[in-house]
Amino acid sequence: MDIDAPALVELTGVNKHFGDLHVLRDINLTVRKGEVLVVVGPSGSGKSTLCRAINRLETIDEGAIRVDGKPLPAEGRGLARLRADVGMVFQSFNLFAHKTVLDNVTLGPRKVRRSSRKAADDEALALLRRVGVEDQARKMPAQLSGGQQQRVAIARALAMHPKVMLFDEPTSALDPEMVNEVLDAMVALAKEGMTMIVVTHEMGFARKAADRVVFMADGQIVEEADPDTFFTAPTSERAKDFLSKILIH
Ligand SMILES: Nc1ncnc2c1ncn2[C@@H]1O[C@H](COP(=O)(O)OP(=O)(O)OP(=O)(O)O)[C@@H](O)[C@H]1O
Repeated sequence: MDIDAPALVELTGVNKHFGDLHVLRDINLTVRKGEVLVVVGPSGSGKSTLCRAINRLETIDEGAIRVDGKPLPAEGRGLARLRADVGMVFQSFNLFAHKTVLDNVTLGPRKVRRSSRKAADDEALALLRRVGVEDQARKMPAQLSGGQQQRVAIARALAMHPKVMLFDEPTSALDPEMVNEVLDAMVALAKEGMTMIVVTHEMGFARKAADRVVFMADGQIVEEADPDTFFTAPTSERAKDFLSKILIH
C-alpha cells in the first residue's frame, strides 16, 4: 500500500449513542486508497456500527465522515451514489430471494448506473467468474451454499464499481468449510488493490491481508498497528486480554 495515497474514508470526531449507550466515542480514522483496514474487538464494541455509519445505514450524533473527500449525503440520489461508492457485504448475505443470481448482480448497475441489459449481464458474468460462481448465474440464491451466496454478494457490490468495500463479519454465518472460499475471494480483491474495511474475527485473514489493524473496545479505537505488531506485541491491556482469549492461526 502507498502511504502517500489519498484519503478515501475519513472519520473525524465521530460520536454515536443508542439511548444511554455511547457506542462510538470520538472516532478518528483515515483509510487511504488501496489500504486494507481490519477492525477487530470484542462483541458489542461498536465495529458494526462504525461500518454502518460509513455507509449511512446509521446516522451519527457528532463529527464528520467523508468518502472520497465528500461529506456523506443526507438523503435521496446522493445516498444511492454513496451506496454504490461504498460496497457493503453483510454477515447475512442479503441477496434478493426472488431474483436469479445474475439478476441480483445486474439490478444495481441497470438501475443506478443505467447500464444496458447486455453490458450488465456481461460484466456480472465476469464478476461471478472472478469469485468462482459463474456456473450458478441462472440459479436462485436459495439453491446456493452460504459460501456461494456470500461470493455472489461480493460480486453484486463490485458491479457498482465501488471505491471502497466494507465487510461486516462476512464469514460469521458460514459453515466452517465455506469460510476459506470467501476469505480467498477477499484476499484476491485486496491484492488487486481494492480499498477495504473489514470487520472480522478471522485473525488469519487479518494477518495475511491487513495493512493495518484497528482494535476497538467500548466504542473507542484503543490501538492501531500493522498486523505483525498488533498480534505479536500489542501495547494495551485490553488488546492483550482480547488476544489471549482467541485462537490465532
Ligand atoms: N439499533 C440499535 N439500537 C440499540 N442498540 C444497538 C443497536 N445496534 C447496536 N446496538 C448496541 O450497540 C453496541 C455496539 O454494537 P455493534 O453491533 O456495533 O458491536 P460489534 O462490535 O459489531 O459487535 P459484534 O462483534 O457482536 O457484532 C452493542 O451494545 C449493541 O447492542
